[in-house]
Amino acid sequence: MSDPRIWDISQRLSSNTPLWPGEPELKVSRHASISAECPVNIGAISLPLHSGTHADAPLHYSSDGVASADSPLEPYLGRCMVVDARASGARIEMQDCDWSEIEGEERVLFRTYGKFPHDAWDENFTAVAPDVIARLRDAGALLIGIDTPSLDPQNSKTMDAHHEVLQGDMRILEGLVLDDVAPGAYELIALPLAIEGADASPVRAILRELP
Ligand SMILES: Nc1ccccc1C(=O)C[C@H](N)C(=O)O
Ligand SMILES: [Zn+2]
Ligand SMILES: [Zn+2]
Repeated sequence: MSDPRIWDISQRLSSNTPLWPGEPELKVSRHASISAECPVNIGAISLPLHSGTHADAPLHYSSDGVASADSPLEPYLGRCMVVDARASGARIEMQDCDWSEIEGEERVLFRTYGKFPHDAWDENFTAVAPDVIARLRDAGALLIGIDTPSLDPQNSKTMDAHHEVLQGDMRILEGLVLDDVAPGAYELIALPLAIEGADASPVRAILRELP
């Protein structure tokens, strides 16, 4: 029997990765290089915690929330439903969703891009209406994921969608790359790093074919 197929749904991280406006630079550097005196190459990274494909920790939108290192991992691992939301406008609204498909799913990933913008920041990315989050939460969702940089619009001061997530103690993945993924059910694996005090963490997110 062949191994189940996997899809890498993560952005690549480099100095070219588009970042939220005002965030500090993402740098990958070489600290030491192989030479007569040094037997190895050693690198270092400096990156905003919301770079690329990442998991928000509750600490991001609540001062009482847990940091990445202290979050349970169950939400980030298990069956998920990938949804085609490319027809949505500025926000994914209640009527954009096929509720028979997603209600009761523990993890829901929304695709909004036809082609993910790897080369430029998109300030008009699609957000998610708070009542959509609330309905998924009330039906038992553990995690909401999206291929845009945030569940709330870039100019939001109130972070309403994030606060609906907080009310259900759900978790969030942002910046997913779903270009090559057909809608349907998969296994999600996207674990945040155990960074103490961190309000988010980059993840290597993958989907795996269900048995
Ligand atoms: N830098 C900001 C400034 C103001 C409001 C939001 C942000 C965010 O970074 C949002 C974030 N990336 C998110 O997890 O939705
Ligand atoms: Zn974020
Ligand atoms: Zn967020």
